[in-house]
Amino acid sequence: MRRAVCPGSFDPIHNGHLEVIARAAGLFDEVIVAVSTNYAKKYRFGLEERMDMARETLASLRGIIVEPMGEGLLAEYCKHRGISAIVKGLRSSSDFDYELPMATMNRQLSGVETVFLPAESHYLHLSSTLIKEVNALGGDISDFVPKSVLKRLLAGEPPAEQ
Ligand SMILES: O=C(O)c1ccc2[nH]nc(Br)c2c1
Repeated sequence: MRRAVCPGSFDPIHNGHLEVIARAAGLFDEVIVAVSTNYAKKYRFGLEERMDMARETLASLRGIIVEPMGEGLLAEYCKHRGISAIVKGLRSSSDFDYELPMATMNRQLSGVETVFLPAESHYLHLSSTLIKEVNALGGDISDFVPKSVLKRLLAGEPPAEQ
């Protein structure tokens, strides 16, 4: 059984994430979408809601598990969950520059490999942060998130408590 992890805060999950996760699901028997929480960060959506959005939008794919990653090291999480590969989307060379040292560290810490997937060309500009900013200023983000995520963003709930 080849198990991979797609880690992220997914605050919220968007079409760029979904495209990378779908491709990872085609490469591995099981893909864990590990939703992270950093208690020093403020999130638009709480952990449960971020996991709900991931489950809803990935429901049509086989072999996907959505779960919390917790606060520890990703390398430790991978060891504990029997994960052999971390899958990351890359949007730019700066993504690569940021991810490369962590990929090397994770391999040295626990032997887990990192697989980089170039993001789909029409999603190279997407980030959860930019989507939230555009939405907050009244911009149309319907091309960048699934309908269920759009509904939650438009509902305008207050920022999640930590
Ligand atoms: O939404 C983000 O913050 C984010 C970060 C890093 C990313 N790599 N590939 C993709 Br798609 C992607 C999205």
